[in-house]
Amino acid sequence: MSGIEAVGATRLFAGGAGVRGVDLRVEEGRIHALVGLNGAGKSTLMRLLLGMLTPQSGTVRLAGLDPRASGTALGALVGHLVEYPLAYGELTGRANLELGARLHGVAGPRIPQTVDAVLDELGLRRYAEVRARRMSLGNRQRLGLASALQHHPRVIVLDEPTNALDPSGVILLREALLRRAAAGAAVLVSSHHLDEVARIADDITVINAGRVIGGLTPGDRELEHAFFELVHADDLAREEVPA
Ligand SMILES: Nc1ncnc2c1ncn2[C@@H]1O[C@H](COP(=O)(O)OP(=O)(O)OP(=O)(O)O)[C@@H](O)[C@H]1O
Repeated sequence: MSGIEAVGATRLFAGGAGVRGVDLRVEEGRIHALVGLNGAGKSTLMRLLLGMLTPQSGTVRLAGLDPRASGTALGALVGHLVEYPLAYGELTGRANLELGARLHGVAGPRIPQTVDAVLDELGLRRYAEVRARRMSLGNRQRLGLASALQHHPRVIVLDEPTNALDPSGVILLREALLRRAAAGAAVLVSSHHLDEVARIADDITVINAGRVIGGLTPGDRELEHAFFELVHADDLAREEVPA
């Protein structure tokens, strides 16, 4: 399996929250959306997939590799933005991207063209020479996304990537992800915006109380209704049979 895979992935925090027994597959060339209410476990699952957390049981694979055991090999293969966009405040947008490109294994002579291309792709050209700490929240988010996408990774994991983006940022991101998927990347995104998810996703997985409870059809005109039906049915079932 060369995309993204979790099999029985479990990580529970003290108090019982977390994710349990999650099976998830994102094939190459597909955009897969993870949707769920606040606290459902989306970020925890992404952190497990990226090797930022260790599963207590089950396995995760990115591009066929165990993210906890692959060291720097994954840098070139994976792009991610989970939690806050990581940028050095004192460095300009361009310098941050140059550093990111190096960390993601882009060869030195190719770095300038790689950075220029992503500055244009995410509408950041005007901010290339602005220090990150002077950027607006939305432009810092664009910078974090640019850093995650610029090396054209085979695997992309983005936690609520449209956070703080204006409508033009949302469109630029959508186009960038569609291009990456068309070129064969496996893309996993979490989102609260079902209408945005419907525009971009090939597959939608619903997570609730730390478990995968089903999928939605992106073309469904009643997506919101279908989402709440799944969640309410799961909540009711769990009230009857506590975990
Ligand atoms: N380090 C931690 N220690 C204890 N509990 C945690 C920790 N990290 C997350 N949790 C809990 O695990 C559950 C899942 O959190 P997670 O952040 O994965 O949800 P989410 O679906 O991403 O939510 P949101 O949509 O609000 O971002 C929550 O109940 C959260 O409080």
